Amino acid sequence: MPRSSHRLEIRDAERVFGPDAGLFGATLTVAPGEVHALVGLNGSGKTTLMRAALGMVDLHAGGARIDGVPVAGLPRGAWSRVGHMVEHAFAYPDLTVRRNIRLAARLHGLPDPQARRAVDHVLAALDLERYARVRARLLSQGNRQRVGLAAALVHAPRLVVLDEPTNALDPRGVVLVRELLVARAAAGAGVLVSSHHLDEVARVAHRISVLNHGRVIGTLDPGGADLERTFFRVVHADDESRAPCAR
Ligand SMILES: Nc1ncnc2c1ncn2[C@@H]1O[C@H](COP(=O)(O)OP(=O)(O)OP(=O)(O)O)[C@@H](O)[C@H]1O
Repeated sequence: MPRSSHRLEIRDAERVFGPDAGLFGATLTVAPGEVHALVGLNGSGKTTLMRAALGMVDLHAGGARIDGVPVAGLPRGAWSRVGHMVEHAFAYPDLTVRRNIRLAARLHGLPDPQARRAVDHVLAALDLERYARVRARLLSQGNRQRVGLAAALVHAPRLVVLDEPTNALDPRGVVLVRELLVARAAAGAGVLVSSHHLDEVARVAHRISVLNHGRVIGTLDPGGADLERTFFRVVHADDESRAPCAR
């Protein structure tokens, strides 16, 4: 199987849901080996941008490409090297945790012996072993999220897209996810991850982009001091620049 880099490029993505809702020319790239975090206020367009990256939104203009290929025309083999969890954690409620993750591995093209090993590995990495035989519908919200993450990561994808992957997790889960994302990037994968927790993304991200009103308006330095203050300054400056008459 050829090893592609799975570089993600989203250019001038536009999807208008309402006067101030949607994407209004968002541009972003995720390079191989990079953890790129996306931060922004509620409704700023993070989920929509991630859905656009995965070809799950019909854009009115602009587009997403993986290794230069528009996502709408990306061949199945290339999709099998993408892992994502956007909005909903993948899990069939009546299947056990192990069967759910194994199914995800098979759907991503892993042959059976390799899939078994990969499932064992990701169950351990997300501290899910004790739930392996439990049906997904009986899990707590945080453990369901872990299953969704396991399904997104089991096949060691070259491109990872995760929308708020830690919002339901306990502190131990947050650390485990951080370790997994750092390891994926160290193995050469590109990682796009959204979060509302600036301190948390600063620990893993090589780049942090700020989305506001459907546009990427700037970046934050992950090593910078007082990220929260800088975030609000960048957002406020953008808000001010769009409403000069309102002042
Ligand atoms: N299918 C849709 N139809 C109509 N409006 C939509 C649709 N999807 C998203 N929107 C609107 O687009 C805007 C951006 O939504 P999106 O979910 O991308 O934001 P977000 O940054 O992920 O928010 P949050 O931090 O709250 O998860 C919101 O105003 C939302 O209501």
